Amino acid sequence: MGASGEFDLVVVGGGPTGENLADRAVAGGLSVALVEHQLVGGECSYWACVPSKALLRPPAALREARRLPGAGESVRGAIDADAVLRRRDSFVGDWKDDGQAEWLASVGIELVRGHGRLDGERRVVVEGRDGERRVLTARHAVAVCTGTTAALPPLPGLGAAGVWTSREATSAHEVPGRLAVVGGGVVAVEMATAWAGLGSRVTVLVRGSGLLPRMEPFAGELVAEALADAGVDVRFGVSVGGVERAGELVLDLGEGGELRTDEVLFATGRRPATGDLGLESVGLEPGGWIEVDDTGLATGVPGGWLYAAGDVNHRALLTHQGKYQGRIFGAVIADRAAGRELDMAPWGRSVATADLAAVPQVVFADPEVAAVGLTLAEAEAAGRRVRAVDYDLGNVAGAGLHADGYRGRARAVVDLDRETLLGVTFVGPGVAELLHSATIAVTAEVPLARLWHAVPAFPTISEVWLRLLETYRG
Ligand SMILES: Cc1cc2nc3c(=O)[nH]c(=O)nc-3n(C[C@H](O)[C@H](O)[C@H](O)COP(=O)(O)OP(=O)(O)OC[C@H]3O[C@@H](n4cnc5c(N)ncnc54)[C@H](O)[C@@H]3O)c2cc1C
Ligand SMILES: NC(=O)c1ccc[n+]([C@@H]2O[C@H](COP(=O)([O-])OP(=O)(O)OC[C@H]3O[C@@H](n4cnc5c(N)ncnc54)[C@H](O)[C@@H]3O)[C@@H](O)[C@H]2O)c1
Repeated sequence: MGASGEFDLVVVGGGPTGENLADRAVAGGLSVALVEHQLVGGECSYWACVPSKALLRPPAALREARRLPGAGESVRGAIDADAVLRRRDSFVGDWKDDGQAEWLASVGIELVRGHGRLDGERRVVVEGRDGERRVLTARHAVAVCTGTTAALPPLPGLGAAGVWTSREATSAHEVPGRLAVVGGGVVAVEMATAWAGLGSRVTVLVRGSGLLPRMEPFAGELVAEALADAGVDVRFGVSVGGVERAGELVLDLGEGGELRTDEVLFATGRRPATGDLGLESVGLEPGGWIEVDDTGLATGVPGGWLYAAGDVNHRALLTHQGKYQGRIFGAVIADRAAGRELDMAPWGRSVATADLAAVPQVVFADPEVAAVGLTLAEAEAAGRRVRAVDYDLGNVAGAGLHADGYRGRARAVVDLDRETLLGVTFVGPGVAELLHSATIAVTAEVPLARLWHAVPAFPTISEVWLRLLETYRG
């Protein structure tokens, strides 16, 4: 048994969520140990957000230039995929976390390397790589920030075939000649876009009838059309029944026949990293999501000491929402430890209200999809009296100047009782940076009468705001 230690707070999992939660707790006056068994920075820094966007950006820049007469003529050559992969490698620090570990030390967080497991109330046992065990005791709280891993379907042959998950898809060092992508969610769409842009012949196999099923339907439709225009074979209503590697990979598509490919990515969702976390020692089901209240406290565990933040609590599987929860829950833990009063009213400093009402997300596809808040279907299902206001982005002067043949669409979901916005979706090239305007409008519940005075600059794509308001007013 190695050295043991007592801290005010023990954080298990050093992804973006754990880092932010630990930082806020230290700022609130607590001593904090952070346990990490792989790389500080988590999935996002090394196998998700950062490398995927590094792979997506150069092909996107090339596409943008090619859409502009005068610029397009000078960029007719093939993309330099090796240079793109090298740039990706530099963004992930060659999968080394020295910089992040130094930052932890600089803010006074003690990094404990090893696999953490809960061992009853306020105890975490850490098993180091050398098998050494260290017992950490928390005076006030333990925060589980262990994130997720890829969920693979139980298909015959899958284990032995050497298939890709999001980890291989974001860290591969060669461009496969042929890539099959199973799934129709965000990972499937982004990785199909990235690898097609780098030169792979991509086939997307979607079980359902559309892409991006959790977003406004026109988002998936416009992305599917653009993928097809880029030469990607997108097939709907297809299920993979088995996988076999015989040199190349052979996918059994049932009535859809066989598909031969060099690699296959299963982008079929995520599962919580709680299977080997000692959850049974605190009365929770191993392998499940950890349900929490709006202050981050695990609802299924008595005593008020166990928190869960980020992907693992299943509120919103996005880095920025995990960091937001980390900031709020870290401060809550420090406030509770010091006996300070909490501010629990909706949008108060101690509750993660935005998780429920205003989650922004950008899908870095071609076209980009940027959305915040509720879709029309979600708002209707929640019983709100709403109206969807749609506008064709191609008719906005700034969009036409941005790219020839600009195609895109915007939708605002208006709460008719309050005349505020419940959700906004933009689809089109270059809309990602528009999203925060919508996030502010939804979060601050800005009345449409006041938005009328928020004048977008001419000729920017933001003039879509004016067009949406004009369409609403009639
Ligand atoms: C391909 C891909 C692209 C994505 N792109 C985006 C994007 O562009 N924008 C966005 O907002 N989100 C994106 N996401 C989602 C994003 O990656 C997650 O929401 C985010 O990483 C969650 O952060 P987290 O800190 O909660 O968990 P993680 O990042 O998963 O970190 C958890 C950490 O805990 C550690 N850990 C787990 N169990 C233990 C244990 N028992 N002991 C010690 N350590 C442990 C892990 O090693 C890891 O470092 C993407 C996801 C994927 C798969
Ligand atoms: N840019 C971003 O913000 C970004 C990028 C990537 C991922 N993420 C986040 O990461 C999370 C995970 O993304 P994801 O795309 O892996 O999951 P997802 O849940 O969004 O999509 C999974 C897809 O796989 C399909 N599927 C599930 N099982 C299947 C099976 N057996 N056969 C065929 N299809 C199957 C589902 O129907 C769904 O369409 C998401 O919540 C997403 O928001 C965000």
